[in-house]
Amino acid sequence: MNSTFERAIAAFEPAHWPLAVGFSGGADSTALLAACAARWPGQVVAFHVHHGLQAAADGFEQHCRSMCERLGVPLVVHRVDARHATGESPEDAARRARYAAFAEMARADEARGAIRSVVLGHHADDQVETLLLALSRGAGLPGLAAMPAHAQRNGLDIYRPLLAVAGAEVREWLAGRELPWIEDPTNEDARYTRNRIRSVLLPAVEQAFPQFRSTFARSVGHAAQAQQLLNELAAQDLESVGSPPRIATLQALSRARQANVLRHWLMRSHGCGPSAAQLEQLLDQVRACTTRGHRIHLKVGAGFVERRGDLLHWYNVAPSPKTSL
Ligand SMILES: Nc1ncnc2c1ncn2[C@@H]1O[C@H](COP(=O)(O)OP(=O)(O)OP(=O)(O)O)[C@@H](O)[C@H]1O
Repeated sequence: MNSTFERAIAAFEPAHWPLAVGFSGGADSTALLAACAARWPGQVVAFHVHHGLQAAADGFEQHCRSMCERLGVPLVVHRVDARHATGESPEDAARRARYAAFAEMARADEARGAIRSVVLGHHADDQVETLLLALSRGAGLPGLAAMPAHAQRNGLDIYRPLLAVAGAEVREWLAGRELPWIEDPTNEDARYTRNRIRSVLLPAVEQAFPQFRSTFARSVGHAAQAQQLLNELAAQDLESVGSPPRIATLQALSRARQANVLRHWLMRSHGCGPSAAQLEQLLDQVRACTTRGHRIHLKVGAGFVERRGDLLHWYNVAPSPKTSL
């Protein structure tokens, strides 16, 4: 009988060809690359992002090169430097740089035919770690929705076909094929919360709830569905509130709906994710805005939200203090 891993690969149907596999050289993306290359010979490309973050990065690239030669898969390598990103964790900076690099590689590799689909090796354990990490940070619904199996990002379709497959099953499949992989030493580093979740929490959760992968996945699915409804409501509300938002129209909405539409406006129009505290402050200011003279000038994300007449504006640099009210 086919393993869960094989069934997941068999059920995976990307919308566009050729297909790029995000290939770190780790166990999961090695299995994913080998399985995709076997299922769709000649139609798979490997994308490797050289993070330059650790001394071993050159060795990772070299490993990916020899693995791709062995599998007969073309490899595209892109170097990024995520070290200078400020105000975010090293993992978040590396992830952001990685998605931008995928878009660059897809553009640069047009000779092969436009690449619009990238597939990643995240599996069920990664999903549970993401959910627990979100809970540990007090995340709201967007965080609890964890990673989607399919999403669009930077103009690419991003797929995660292994989200229902346990990490151990991926490694089992790989071990049976004598395909080597690299172990990233930072995966063992207990300074990273995600690694502590993996080594300490997951074994305990498994003991308490043996079915946790599928039950947590159901919760993630409920959160994702509810988040989708909130996004749809926010898009509707933004139509009536306007972009930039009109304060009086905002005030006619409930506080929860104001929060939803403002978060949506800041994210969609400016790529700016407000913290919960910043959003609460902004809502207080919107409520207090009953007179023409009430000034709003708040740090939100990497910029500022400011009142200009009847509207709210967002700037990514400090606006001039001579704002007319
Ligand atoms: N440097 C990279 N270059 C290309 N793709 C990457 C890179 N790092 C991660 N990915 C993609 O993102 C997925 C999840 O990343 P994560 O950091 O959890 O994996 P990893 O432990 O580095 O490697 P793996 O998941 O392959 O064991 C990988 O399976 C892979 O598809």
